[in-house]
Amino acid sequence: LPGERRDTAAAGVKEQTYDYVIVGGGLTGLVVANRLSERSDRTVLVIENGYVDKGVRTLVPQFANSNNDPDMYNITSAPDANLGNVGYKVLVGNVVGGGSVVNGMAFDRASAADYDAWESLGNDGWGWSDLLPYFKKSTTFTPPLPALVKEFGITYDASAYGNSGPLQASFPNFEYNDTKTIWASFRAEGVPLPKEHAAGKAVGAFWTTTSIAPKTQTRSHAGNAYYDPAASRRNLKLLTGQTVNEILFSGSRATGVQFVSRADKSVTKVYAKREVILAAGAVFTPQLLQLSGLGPKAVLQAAGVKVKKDLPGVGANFQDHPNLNLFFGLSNQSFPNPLSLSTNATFNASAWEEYQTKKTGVYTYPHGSSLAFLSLPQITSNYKTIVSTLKAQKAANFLPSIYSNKALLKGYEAQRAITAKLLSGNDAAAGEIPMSPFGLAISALQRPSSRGTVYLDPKNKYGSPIVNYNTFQNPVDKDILLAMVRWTRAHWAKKELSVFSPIELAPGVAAQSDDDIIAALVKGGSIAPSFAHPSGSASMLPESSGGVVDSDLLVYGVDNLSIVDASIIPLIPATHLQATMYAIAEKAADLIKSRDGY
Ligand SMILES: Cc1cc2nc3c(=O)[nH]c(=O)nc-3n(C[C@H](O)[C@H](O)[C@H](O)COP(=O)(O)OP(=O)(O)OC[C@H]3O[C@@H](n4cnc5c(N)ncnc54)[C@H](O)[C@@H]3O)c2cc1C
Repeated sequence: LPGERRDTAAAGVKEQTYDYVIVGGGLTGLVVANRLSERSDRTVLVIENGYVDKGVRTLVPQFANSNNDPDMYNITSAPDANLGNVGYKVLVGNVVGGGSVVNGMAFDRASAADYDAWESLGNDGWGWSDLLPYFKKSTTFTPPLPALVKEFGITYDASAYGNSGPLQASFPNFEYNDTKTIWASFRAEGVPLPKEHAAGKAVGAFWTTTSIAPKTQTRSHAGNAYYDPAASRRNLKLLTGQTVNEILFSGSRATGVQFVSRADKSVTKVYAKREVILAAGAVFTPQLLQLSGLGPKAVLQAAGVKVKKDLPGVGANFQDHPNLNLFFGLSNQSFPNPLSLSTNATFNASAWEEYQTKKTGVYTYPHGSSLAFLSLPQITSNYKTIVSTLKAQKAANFLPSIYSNKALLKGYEAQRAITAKLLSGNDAAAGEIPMSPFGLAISALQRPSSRGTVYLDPKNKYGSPIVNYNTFQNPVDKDILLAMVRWTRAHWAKKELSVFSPIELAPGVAAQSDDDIIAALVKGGSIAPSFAHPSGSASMLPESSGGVVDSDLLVYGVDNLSIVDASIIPLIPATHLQATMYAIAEKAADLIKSRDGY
């Protein structure tokens, strides 16, 4: 599995015209590139900032347990006022395939209600029943090994998935023995146990797929699933190591882009006959729009960019899943457990040998296939008070200053009404608690009411954008996460887990008040604003609600410019994002093809 890092020269494309120019060869960019180039009379150019990497770090599932820093951007967020006033790592892939190459490989979906929310915010054609065919189109499902099904009671329903899509949705050829005990503890909680979460109700404890190619037990990602099979098409070209820094216009029509080589700083322009398609992700798409004169007037002017269209939604509505870790020291763990690789060199060597020769064992295992996504009533009996607090708030008091804009505030209030409704019932999840087979107990908030921003750095507009997560600007978010801490503590006190004699090490039992818990987590580095799910920063919403693209994914106020990446998500769903991004990109490709008469 040799590593491969290379530049591609831009000279051959200089001043050339393609039918479609796609900015960003990450997850969504490569899906759209594959689908648009299916038509041989359409030319497609993809421009990616990162390089190709087919190295072992990208392929072996076990390595998905730690950050692959060389294939990621090196950006720190603005200091987060409520999280110790320090900056946090902004988690974004910078490689051909983008996040799909560096992510944790969890491959799950949110509940139908999460996607129906998008439709009810004013986006016709974006509800669950519209997206389901695209979830299926993108995947090929392979069930787990029969022996694992039998031993661990893994459940699934293959009919929720596709059987001929490019991306492989499957299971590792391994489970840790202690997973059984963890499952017993969740069963004892009385939470729902859906046979298949991907069928529209992802609430409770359930088994999920992983983006793993079953035969080779290697990562399936947008690069090897969507780009490689299409790479020999003569009408598809991928440039790597090139940073797009401006969308070119003729009047209001997007006509192409300008990009800079990372290797020699040479500047090149290329042109798009039909469409410029942005797929640079939720951190860089808003930056590129702003660099091109599309964004909030004050932000553009501060950075010295001429305003083409004042679009206040660009860089606003930024969302992620803030999260924290409790950690319990355990006794009597089975061998192996997730700590064995790092504590036992002999085991590590034999496990690696087993992976290479048989494609089994711990090296096939990324984060595991058991997830719990709980509704707010399942997390706390206090849910009604939390929801009434949210509804009674004067929204603007808990939002960034840009929300003095009436359209943005209106859009936020529509989102808040949906959030309050979903937090009141059991149709969708409020918090994720991945079921790790050891003492790591994560709580990830799924329905944040705070909103972040992504804006040009006025001192260096071409440098990294300023990412403000604004974690806990709305205190309701903190209340829900604290309720999850208390749920987790009660859970680990259950008799089903007493076999491990758990001792809470983080944040530690001394921390009992809300403030003490948060302070201890911040001090211990056990809380973070991002679960690597940046989204929403160029939302698909009506323009009168602060939107940036319409439900055909076309940017308001200009022509021939569309966005297909995670920035279009209007309200972050309760799930890891990648399966949703494959579905969005498949649907985006169909929308673009249909306006091209296909
Ligand atoms: C560390 C990590 C862990 C994750 N874990 C999971 C998980 O376990 N399960 C899950 O479902 N999801 C996970 N995700 C999230 C998922 O991978 C992302 O939601 C998804 O990749 C977003 O797709 P995208 O196309 O919007 O952006 P990306 O995949 O990020 O693609 C954007 C691409 O654009 C390129 N680019 C940016 N700016 C420019 C520019 N100016 N010029 C040229 N190219 C540019 C970038 O290099 C990148 O390749 C994780 C993500 C990360 C980073």
